[in-house]
Amino acid sequence: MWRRVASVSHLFSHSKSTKFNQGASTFKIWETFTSESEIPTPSKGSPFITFVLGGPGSGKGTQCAKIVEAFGFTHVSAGDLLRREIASGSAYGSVILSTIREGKIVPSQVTVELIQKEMESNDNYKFLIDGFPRSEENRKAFEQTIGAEPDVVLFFDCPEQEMVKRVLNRNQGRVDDNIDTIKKRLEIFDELNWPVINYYSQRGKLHKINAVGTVDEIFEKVRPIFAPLSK
Ligand SMILES: Nc1ncnc2c1ncn2[C@@H]1O[C@H](COP(=O)(O)OP(=O)(O)OP(=O)(O)O)[C@@H](O)[C@H]1O
Ligand SMILES: Nc1ccn([C@@H]2O[C@H](COP(=O)(O)O)[C@@H](O)[C@H]2O)c(=O)n1
Ligand SMILES: [Mg+2]
Repeated sequence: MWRRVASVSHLFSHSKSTKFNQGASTFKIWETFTSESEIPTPSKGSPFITFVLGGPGSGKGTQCAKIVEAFGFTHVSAGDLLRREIASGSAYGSVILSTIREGKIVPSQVTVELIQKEMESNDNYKFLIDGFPRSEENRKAFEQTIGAEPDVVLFFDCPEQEMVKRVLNRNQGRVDDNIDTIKKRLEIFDELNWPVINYYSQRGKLHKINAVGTVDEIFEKVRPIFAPLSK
């Protein structure tokens, strides 16, 4: 577990300072990341973080399962953590449930705390953080609490009509898989997620993937991004 070695924020603080706090050399590092074919080399001493973005039903969770299998990441789904919190009967459960039903965003402090706990309790150093950050508030809360930026950001770009079709066919009993909530989730995505996508695009970290096609066809677009990593 990360906790046994050192606190996660300590490890992340280190990675943050090497990426942001070294004056002129920092810019050289970022320039090398602007190429869509390059990703930073992971090291077992610090976490390697991939944020996975995309609208509701764009296929984030489906592709995460493939990435886990091929490249040995640990999948941390923000939505799954929130649903687990509801199921556990925690004090936050009812407010999380009503927020999810309304397709809105749970306060960042709650979600970041759940993500942090999940990462701290895991031995792996390669993390796929799925469905996060959903807003600039999410993004800033992660940076402040964890003290790190992602190494890679995937964005599954999918037409709305296709996302709606997939969500309505999902059949997993989710309280938000109904047409009314999907409409709200799409509105929230447009309003709050695009600024995050643009932020990472400007920093040269964004890998935009056309999420139309079969699961395998889409994964063949994802695979080259992580090809430099060994399992
Ligand atoms: N390429 C694809 N073609 C057709 N169906 C797909 C494809 N990828 C995923 N699906 C299906 O679409 C549904 C939504 O996929 P998934 O749960 O991976 O999306 P998601 O982006 O994680 O959505 P959410 O944000 O709502 O959690 C699932 O039923 C999944 O099996
Ligand atoms: N960062 C996040 C992620 C999710 N939520 C809430 O959970 C719902 C389901 O999320 P999925 O990723 O599983 O689709 C989402 O609509 C939000 O209500 C959140 O608040 N913050
Ligand atoms: Mg999902």
